[in-house]
Amino acid sequence: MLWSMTDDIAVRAEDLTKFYGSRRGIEGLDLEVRTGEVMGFLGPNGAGKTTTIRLLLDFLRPTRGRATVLGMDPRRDKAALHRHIGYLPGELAFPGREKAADLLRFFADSRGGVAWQTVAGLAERLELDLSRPIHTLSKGNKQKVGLVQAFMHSPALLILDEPTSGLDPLMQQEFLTLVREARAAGQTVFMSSHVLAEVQQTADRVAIVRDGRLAAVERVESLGRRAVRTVEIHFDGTVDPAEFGSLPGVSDVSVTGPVLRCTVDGRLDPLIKAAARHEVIDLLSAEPDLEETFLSFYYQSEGAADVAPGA
Ligand SMILES: Nc1ncnc2c1ncn2[C@@H]1O[C@H](COP(=O)(O)OP(=O)(O)OP(=O)(O)O)[C@@H](O)[C@H]1O
Repeated sequence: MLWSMTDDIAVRAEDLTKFYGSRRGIEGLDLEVRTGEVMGFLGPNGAGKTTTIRLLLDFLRPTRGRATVLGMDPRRDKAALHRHIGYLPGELAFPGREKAADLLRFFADSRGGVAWQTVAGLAERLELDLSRPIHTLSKGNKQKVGLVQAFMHSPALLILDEPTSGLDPLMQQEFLTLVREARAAGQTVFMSSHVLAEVQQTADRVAIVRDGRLAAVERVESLGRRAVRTVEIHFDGTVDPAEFGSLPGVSDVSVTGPVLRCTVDGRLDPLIKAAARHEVIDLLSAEPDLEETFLSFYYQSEGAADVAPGA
């Protein structure tokens, strides 16, 4: 094998580009996923995440540029490469009426004989009933079948497209534990998501794409520090927006009757202290909004030649 787990880079994209006719899927992607790291691949719907993943696996051919995955050319070494990858597609289409156990046994055999104990153990952790025919399973349970087949052979590289979609919160946590365990075992994980929170819990770094272009590559810690929230404060009377507009981190202040709405980038403290000069009835703070986080990255990286790929 060309690649070993001691090699530094598990995935390298260079000017990776795919156009569907004149429509941009992804353009000019330069990205490195380091061996042993968990990289989140974040972006809103249509940003180019699935296109990128399909290019890495040679399910699509690039219009321009190239990818190297586990030291291999996905096009030339497709079969060898796929043996070392655990892949969860974004859209799962399982054929036939067979039971989950039968399908997973097929996958286990085709991967050189994965011990059934391993498969059963994963299914149990994800609370997947293996005796059910696949076509009777809910979306979330089908997703679990997809996860079991991706993880079962402890692949060097896991490429997961929207892995938590359809999973309930408890199972999302179990999935995140599986990712942490994979990382601890030295496996590399590249997972797409449009949910910032789940990526924040597990990833070392995130790559953010929007409109088919890489907007930023950041360590997760710095992403959290820049989290943007929308805050709504209900007072017992009207307040003057001018009191709030120049506070550090506070922007987009609007006042409608007794309700003040604004956006806060970073700590809430200055806003809370200013609000406390009045009678506060209620305060609502919305979860950091991914789109707003994107926008803050977007504006920060605008004008810069591109984003620091080694962030
Ligand atoms: N087969 C296709 N034919 C034409 N356009 C496509 C095709 N697949 C994707 N696109 C377009 O390419 C762009 C990127 O799509 P892609 O599916 O890669 O985004 P995504 O980030 O994975 O989004 P989602 O989270 O919705 O899956 C979108 O504008 C999409 O409409």
